[in-house]
Amino acid sequence: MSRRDERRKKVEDSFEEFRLAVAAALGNASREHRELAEERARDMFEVMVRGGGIDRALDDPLLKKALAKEEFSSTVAQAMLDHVNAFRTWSERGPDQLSSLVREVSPAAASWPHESWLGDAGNADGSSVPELWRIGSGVVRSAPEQRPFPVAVPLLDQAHLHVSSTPDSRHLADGLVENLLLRVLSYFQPGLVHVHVWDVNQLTGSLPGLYPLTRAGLLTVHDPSRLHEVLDELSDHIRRVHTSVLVDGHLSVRAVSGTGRRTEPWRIAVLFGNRNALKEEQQQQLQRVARNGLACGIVLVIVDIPVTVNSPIETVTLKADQTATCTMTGKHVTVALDPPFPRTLVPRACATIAEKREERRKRFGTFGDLLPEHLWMESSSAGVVAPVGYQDGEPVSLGLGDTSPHALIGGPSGSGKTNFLYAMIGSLAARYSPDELELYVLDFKEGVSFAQFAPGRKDPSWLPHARLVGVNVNTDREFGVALLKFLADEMRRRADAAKQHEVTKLEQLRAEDPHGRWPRIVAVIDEFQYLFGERDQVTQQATQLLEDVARRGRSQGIHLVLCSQDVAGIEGFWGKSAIFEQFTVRVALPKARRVLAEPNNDAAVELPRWHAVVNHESGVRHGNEVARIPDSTSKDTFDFLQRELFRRRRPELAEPILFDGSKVPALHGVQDFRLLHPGDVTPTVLLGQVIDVAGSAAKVRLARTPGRNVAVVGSLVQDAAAVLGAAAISLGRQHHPAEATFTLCCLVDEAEPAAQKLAKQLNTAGHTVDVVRMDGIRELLDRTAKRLTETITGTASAPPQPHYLVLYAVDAAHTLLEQKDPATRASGLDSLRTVLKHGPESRTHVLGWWRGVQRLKSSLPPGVYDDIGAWVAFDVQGKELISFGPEQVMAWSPRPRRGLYFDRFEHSRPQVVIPFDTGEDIS
Ligand SMILES: Nc1ncnc2c1ncn2[C@@H]1O[C@H](COP(=O)(O)OP(=O)(O)OP(=O)(O)O)[C@@H](O)[C@H]1O
Repeated sequence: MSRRDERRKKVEDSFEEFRLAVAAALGNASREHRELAEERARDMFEVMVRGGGIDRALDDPLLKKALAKEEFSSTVAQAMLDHVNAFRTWSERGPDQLSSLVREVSPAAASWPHESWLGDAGNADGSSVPELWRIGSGVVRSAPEQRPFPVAVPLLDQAHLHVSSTPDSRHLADGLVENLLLRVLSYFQPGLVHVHVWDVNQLTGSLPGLYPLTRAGLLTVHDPSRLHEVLDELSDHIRRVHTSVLVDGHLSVRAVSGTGRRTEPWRIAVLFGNRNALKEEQQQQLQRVARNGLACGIVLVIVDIPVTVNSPIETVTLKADQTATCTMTGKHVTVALDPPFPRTLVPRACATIAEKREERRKRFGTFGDLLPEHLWMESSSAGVVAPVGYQDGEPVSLGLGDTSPHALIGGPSGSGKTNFLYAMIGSLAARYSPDELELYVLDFKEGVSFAQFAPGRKDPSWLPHARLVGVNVNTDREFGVALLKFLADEMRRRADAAKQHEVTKLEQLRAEDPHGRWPRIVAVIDEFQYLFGERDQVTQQATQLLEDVARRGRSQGIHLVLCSQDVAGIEGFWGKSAIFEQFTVRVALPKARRVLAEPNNDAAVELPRWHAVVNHESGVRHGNEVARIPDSTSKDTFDFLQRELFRRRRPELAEPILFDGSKVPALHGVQDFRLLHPGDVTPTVLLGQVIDVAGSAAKVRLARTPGRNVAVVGSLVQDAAAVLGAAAISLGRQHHPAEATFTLCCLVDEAEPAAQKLAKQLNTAGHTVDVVRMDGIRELLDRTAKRLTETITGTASAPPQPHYLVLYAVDAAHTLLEQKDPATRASGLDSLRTVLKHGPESRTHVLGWWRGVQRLKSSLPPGVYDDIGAWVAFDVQGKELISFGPEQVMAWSPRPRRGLYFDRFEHSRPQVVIPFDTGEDIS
């Protein structure tokens, strides 16, 4: 081979080598490319399959071919495996768990098949409420195994329901609503659930199976053109619940009822629309009802009305393919709604519910039914509320709190006011312990209406909440003023305490001072028009105090309940709008006038016997609730409860103060008397009982200063003897035997028995008593005057000892005392004046009775009356007393067994006193 050929071959070989190398490289690249493309296709397939879900991919016709390919088989297998694994926990446990959950929270009609309950009326009293209500069954479509589970939605107190459907699935919506309503209606006692239906399209026709409920008032079908009326009614209801049921600070009816019987029925309002939006105004009103309704027991079921509401709401969306989804289970669960309950059974079931409801309605709600299962469990922190009667078998409550502070009750005589008060007081007293609620009750009319609350001879029990019981107050209008004054003082005390804790209301004060005792106070004044009976100072004072307490009592937990046969004529009351505006709670008994907002609200006119209109909206018509009031005054009603409450009271609780205007108070029963004991330097005389809340005595301190004598002025021996007797006996109690001298001067025969009795009583207590009559008076006064003169001139041999001259009818001796001693030219009158003038400094005090003002004046130096520092006047006109007291005495008009009392040293204004019964002895 030539060299040339050799070179050529080399070149060719090299090319061949190169070609082979390129070919190999290209072959490799192409294989890799293919492999990559395949891998990528598998990845994309996997993404597609997993992204949409293997379950869907298997059903997807577009993917059918790809799924069959050999190269994707492992991807499909893996995805299926992963799918099964991902759902393993759910598949194994999910449906069962949900089934048992629904079984647990949705008992009986709330979820069970209709065969077990439809046709029976429920007996649940609302103390516990199913949390969920069954609507159908659901499956998780994407799960490898489609095991159905029950689907249930929250409803009462928890959420509204919004259902939207298509024209093809609307019938399902109707069925859903009907089933749901039947479940709820059949679960509870008939009457606890009321249904309102409004359908934009039809006057009648929606939910026809439920129509038998109408006759029992459980179903109201509203006019299609009057949605606003339905919404108004629901809004009114919300308002009423807020003012009458949620008064004690609870946020919802459910919270008020606690674990007890539901006091307020649920109202389910079903609104059927046509997928068009509501008018703006109605939309807003609906939103308001939705927002505030749940707390007040209102549930909205809104079908095919586009709404947005700012409150819990469940949504069920029905599709044209007859399946549904709901917010409770989310979009991945397909819900198959339960089929409608059998057509024939539904009306029958509703008829049974209606019948039972009628039975309940006619049931006689007794006083016992007003009482809670457990006594004294409620807190009055934000108010008090208690049922007082029944409307259609359901309780009607009365509440007093910050929003409804005071109540005005009216009804003519015999209409049942007293009975109503007993129902109210009993119902309250059973719920709130005496630490939560105190009662002050006052009855102006004659009779024993409130005497039951205080210990009596026949029934020694008393109502532990009662702190003050005033009966037969009658003409002692001052007692009404005293009560109002006490309340005003207590109000200020509470306001001061609140201020110290930097709060303003009782509720806050109780939170800040949890160990303090701050009960709510309810003060009941029956026949309160007596307070305003005359145009005088008492009326003026009563008006002022009432205005003060009415306006400011609410925040300090002080509530007034004023009752009257006829409030219409009480000028002093109605003339002051600031007062009566505060009386937002009105109770009108049959034929009551003016209690409700007339002329538009005449509900009381037609009211049957033993019924009352209870209104928490200042008497305007929409606040009316008509209640039948149970008999609460017969034997074994209130008295029975009181004995039970009495048994439960704390042993140290004091019994209520009883003021009985028809009774003479016993000196020995008065706390002020019991507290007297020997040893006080300045003795105190008790003259009678003043008209105050504490039942205090009228006291005069016999200090050793001028003027410390007591005069009783009046013509009747009985009144005078009672005052002088009480004064002397109370003095006797403050001296050891023989320490003081009592000289009784009986100057008229008619006083003899009283003087004898007093002498005996003082003797029994170990005191020295001299009894002097007309023949000894001159000598007594001369002798006493002489001793006193010696004492003040310093010539007396012994220090002055207490000496009390009790003079009956001093003026009878006037002529005798006027006579002058022929030797000294001094008269007995001079001696009397010396005793009055200088006695007190030397522990000699006169307790004297004069039978008239003029006669008293005659015993004193002309125009100088200072030596009588304290007096009690009986049948004497006020204007006669002006020389002895302040201007206010002018207003005094005498009345039987009542005196006007004034102590120049202690008082700025006179007080009314009731003379004591001094009893037979003082031991
Ligand atoms: N709800 C009731 N059920 C049965 N009896 C009642 C009822 N309410 C009142 N009574 C009876 O009617 C009578 C009069 O009632 P009550 O004393 O309460 O009326 P009142 O309006 O207070 O009358 P007055 O002002 O004359 O005292 C009483 O005998 C009472 O027992």
